[in-house]
Amino acid sequence: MIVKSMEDSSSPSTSSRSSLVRRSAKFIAGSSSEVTINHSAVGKLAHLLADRYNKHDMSPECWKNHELHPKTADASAVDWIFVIDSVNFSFWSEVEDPEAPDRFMLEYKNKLWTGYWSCCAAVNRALDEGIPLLNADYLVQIDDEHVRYIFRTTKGVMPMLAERTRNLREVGRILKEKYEGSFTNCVTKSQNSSQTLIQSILTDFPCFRDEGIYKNERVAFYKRAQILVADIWACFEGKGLGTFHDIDQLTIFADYRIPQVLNYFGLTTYSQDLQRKLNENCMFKYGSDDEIQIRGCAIHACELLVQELNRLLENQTIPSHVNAIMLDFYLWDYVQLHEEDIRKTPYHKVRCIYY
Ligand SMILES: Nc1nc2c(c(CN[C@H]3C=C[C@H](O)[C@@H]3O)cn2[C@@H]2O[C@H](COP(=O)(O)O)[C@@H](O)[C@H]2O)c(=O)[nH]1
Repeated sequence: MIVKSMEDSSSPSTSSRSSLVRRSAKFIAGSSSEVTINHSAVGKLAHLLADRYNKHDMSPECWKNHELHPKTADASAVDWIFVIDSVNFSFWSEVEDPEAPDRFMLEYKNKLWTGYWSCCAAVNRALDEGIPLLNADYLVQIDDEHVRYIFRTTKGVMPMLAERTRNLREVGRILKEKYEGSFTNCVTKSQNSSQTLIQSILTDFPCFRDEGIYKNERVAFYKRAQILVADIWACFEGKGLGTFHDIDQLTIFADYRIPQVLNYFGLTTYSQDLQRKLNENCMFKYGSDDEIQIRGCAIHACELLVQELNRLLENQTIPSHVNAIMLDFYLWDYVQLHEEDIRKTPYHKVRCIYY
């Protein structure tokens, strides 16, 4: 099978990884049979978001404000973000009910955390206990027993622990081999280009290569590679190690929450067949047509949303501008803040190491 590449044949040297994601999403949305993007809903949500933006509800500062995220923007924060985003995937439970026995949770600093936040809590708890989880010499020899202990829960079990061990060992080995033990060296090598950094991540760290084949074309999503760069940018508030002159090239991060919230707001409609699978809590296969269409259409719908939102903001008395990261963080946080409401909208469940 000859797989044509989505590479920008006109100028391969400038075709950035995020533009490959953008082209993939446009291609998928243009030929999607199971997912429809509702353009009128895009306009409606853009107006709502413009209002939220003007009320300062959509700023990258939200990243640092969360109690579990690093407060000091330094090399250790970069290493923290890199470790988190190496295992930042698949936190969902088969049964959605938070009271269900297997909805894993862990207690940290007198609060119960689940999902992504439980991952952050576990890493912070390990560091509090003196486990050198940010040190490549420790990561390269980490084993399943260490990981079971580090990610131990108060209730239920965090899924895919063996895969998290494998990722941590892999990144530890590569940090030692290529970056003198710290991801900060990879960041400084990128010379303030988000696209150069994403390229280095994809070249050197195989566990970040989130790609697939759709209708005989190679498509890319790069969710964890892009969110890694976005988290560094947000943590440093676009300064110092977080300075990226091309940060606006990033797309949103195609996880399982963004498609859910877009469907909740009516930006996407699913075919009867796909909706049935979602309602029946079916498991989806990473790289299947259904899954690629859900992720690709979510990215493309958000591209349209960012464009429409910026059209509104740029025509205001005091013109303004947002990027895909700010939209993504807002939508993802919206899910967390309105969980009761959004839970009625099912999300696609995939077990994979990419999101
Ligand atoms: N697209 C997108 N996906 C994100 C995040 C985050 C972390 N967000 C914090 C950082 C900055 C923001 O302001 C947020 O405070 C985690 N995830 C993904 O979600 C899934 C976990 O979901 P649940 O099971 O509900 O915890 C899993 O795939 C994880 O990789 C994000 O921001 N965007």
